[in-house]
Order: sequence, then C-alpha cells, then structure tokens
Amino acid sequence: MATSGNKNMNAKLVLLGDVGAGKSSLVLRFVKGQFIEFQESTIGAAFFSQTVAVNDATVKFEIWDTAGQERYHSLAPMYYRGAAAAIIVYDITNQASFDRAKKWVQELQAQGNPNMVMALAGNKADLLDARKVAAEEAQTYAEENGLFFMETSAKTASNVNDVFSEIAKRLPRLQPAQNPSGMVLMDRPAQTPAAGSCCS
Ligand SMILES: Nc1nc2c(ncn2[C@@H]2O[C@H](COP(=O)(O)OP(=O)(O)OP(=O)(O)O)[C@@H](O)[C@H]2O)c(=O)[nH]1
Repeated sequence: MATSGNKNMNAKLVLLGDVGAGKSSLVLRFVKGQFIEFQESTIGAAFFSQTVAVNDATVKFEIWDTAGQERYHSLAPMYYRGAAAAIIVYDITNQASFDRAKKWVQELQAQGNPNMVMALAGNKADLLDARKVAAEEAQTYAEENGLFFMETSAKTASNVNDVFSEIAKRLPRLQPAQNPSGMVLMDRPAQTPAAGSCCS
C-alpha cells in the first residue's frame, strides 16, 4: 500500500504521575525489558530513547521520565513543553495517585501542546486484590477528557508495549526524522537534563 509522507519520525514523550506509580518501571520494561522490585525514586528526570515500528513506519520515542515527588513539580513544564505525547500514570491500588493523575491531565490541557497524544495508564494491574480504582471509572474519565486508557503492569509486562504502540499510531506526522537512512543530523540544540538527572 502506498503511503505518503515520511516513514520515520521522532517524538518527544513525557511520563507524569504520582510518586511510586511506576513511571520508571514502565520505561525500564519498555526500553530494556526489565523490572526491578525496589526501583529507586527518580531525581529530577531521566532520559531514554526507544524506537517502535508501526505498520511500515518507525517512531523513535525520546522519553522523559519525570520525578513524581512534589518538590520536582516545578520542573515538569520543561519536560512536557513541546512533547508530542504524554503517559499519565497512576497506581490502580492507590486512589490518591488517580486523583494526582487527573491534576496532571488538567495541567497538560491548560499548558501542554494542544495536539498532544495523551494516554492514561493504570499501572500495577497485577495487584488485582489490592485494587482501589475501578477500570470503568478510569475508562470513563479518559473518554471524557480525550485520552486513551489502558491498565498496565510493568512487573508482568502486560500492555506496556501496547501503550507506546498505540501512541505511535495516534501521532500526527509532524516531526519527520531528518536523515533516516544515514547519519543523524541534529536540527536543534541537544537538550540538557536538569541538575541531578541521570541518563540511561
Ligand atoms: N507489583 C507491581 N509493582 C510495580 C509495578 N510498577 C512499579 N512497581 C513498583 O513500584 C515501586 C515504584 O516504582 P517506580 O517505577 O519507581 O515509580 P515512579 O512512578 O517512577 O516513582 P518516582 O520516580 O518516585 O516518581 C517500585 O518498587 C516498583 O518495583 C507494577 O506494575 N506492579
């Protein structure tokens, strides 16, 4: 099937959510296929990249994993500004983390890129016995607010790749890679992580 436009694109993606919701764990699962039972809390933010294939195209995600601790809240706009996509993560066993996720959605709706593709991820779906947030409630909230919703588990890997693939499918093709088959030429200054951040 003939396709128009560029087949390879880069997309800045940010993960936002309450402390301990599982943002870093989702990224670690997606990028390295690993899970760490006692994952350390993120300081500042961490950067990763990973490429996914969608149909006959590829999307290279430039992923900013932000810190959920409140003291880092003021840094968040640096990471979601200009982002093509966001994953707002909550923990299905923690009602407060769902409330915090809604606050992030509000902030992105007010200050984020209006075309941003937003996913709501109800993480720790393996902990069904401890569930506090009904999937139906989150699904309804997501539909009302223009997000798509999935329950994920970084521990079992359930739906983790699917969230990123679904985002890739929904991205408007606005950021074509400059030179997909050869050397990568930077068309903008490299981003500098915040002080105290770490990179993979
Ligand atoms: N059972 C279970 N535990 C998980 C899952 N995802 C993360 N965890 C655990 O939850 C804890 C917090 O995970 P993190 O990935 O550090 O959470 P975070 O949202 O990045 O936290 P901050 O960096 O502090 O904002 C860790 O001990 C993880 O092992 C999951 O899907 N299932």
